[in-house]
Amino acid sequence: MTKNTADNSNGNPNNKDVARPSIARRGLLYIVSSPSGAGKTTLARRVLAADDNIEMSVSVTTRQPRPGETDGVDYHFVDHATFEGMKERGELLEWARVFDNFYGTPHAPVENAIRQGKDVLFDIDWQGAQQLSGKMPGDVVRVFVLPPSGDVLEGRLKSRAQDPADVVAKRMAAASSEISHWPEYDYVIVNSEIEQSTAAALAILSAERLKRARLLGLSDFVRKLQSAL
Ligand SMILES: Nc1ncnc2c1ncn2[C@@H]1O[C@H](COP(=O)(O)OP(=O)(O)OP(=O)(O)O)[C@@H](O)[C@H]1O
Ligand SMILES: Nc1nc2c(ncn2[C@@H]2O[C@H](COP(=O)(O)O)[C@@H](O)[C@H]2O)c(=O)[nH]1
Repeated sequence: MTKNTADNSNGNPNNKDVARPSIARRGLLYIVSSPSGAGKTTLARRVLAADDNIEMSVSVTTRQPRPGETDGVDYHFVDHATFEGMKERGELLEWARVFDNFYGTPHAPVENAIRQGKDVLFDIDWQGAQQLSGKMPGDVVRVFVLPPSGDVLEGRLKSRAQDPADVVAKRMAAASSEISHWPEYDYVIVNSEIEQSTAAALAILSAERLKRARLLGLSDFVRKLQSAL
């Protein structure tokens, strides 16, 4: 996986950025999952708005667009035959059937983003998280979002007012089974106040970017540092 590089010092020892040299690092795959309605899309949007070095993976789906959803922005809305074709040609990094529809992550945009040194944010379910974890175990950061209570979850699904009652009922019925996957994640955020949840999601991102294993340029940096001592 490619790396992020930026020399903050401009070779000038008086530049205060010298105190925080940028070290080449591996891009990361930031996965957010939750039972439907817990708030992961809301959270993902806020992370994207707050941080320029992470971009969204736009999934393909056979689901019908909701009011206000835009093709190519929220999802690539495709028919079943198109989805099957993408699967067969190996164009999907992962895919799953969720609530009677198919969803998948196009491979190419993820590769392009990573090549440009960007991190990638995924709003995908536990099946997708398992597949990405199997393929790129060192690169994934997995966050599971929980609602503060079942009543709040139902209230959020209803107040979103974008799904018919039978769809809301189906999603509520699946919530417990989806929540059972929480131990497969690195972090859990209980999404009560969105401001606090956003701060937690951004803190996780900052800390994960600093992980020693992701800092490809660290050995070189330390060698140079030592030789200058
Ligand atoms: N912390 C919060 N407090 C109050 N309302 C919230 C909070 N987080 C999200 N919501 C609201 O709850 C509803 C569901 O949120 P969202 O669509 O982000 O859920 P989701 O987990 O992405 O659901 P899905 O899996 O179905 O796409 C939205 O109307 C959103 O504005
Ligand atoms: N495994 C994948 N799951 C995905 C993908 N894109 C979305 N999802 C998950 O589907 C459900 C339902 O989403 P909705 O937009 O219809 O409410 C939700 O849990 C998403 O996280 C994907 O590419 N792969």
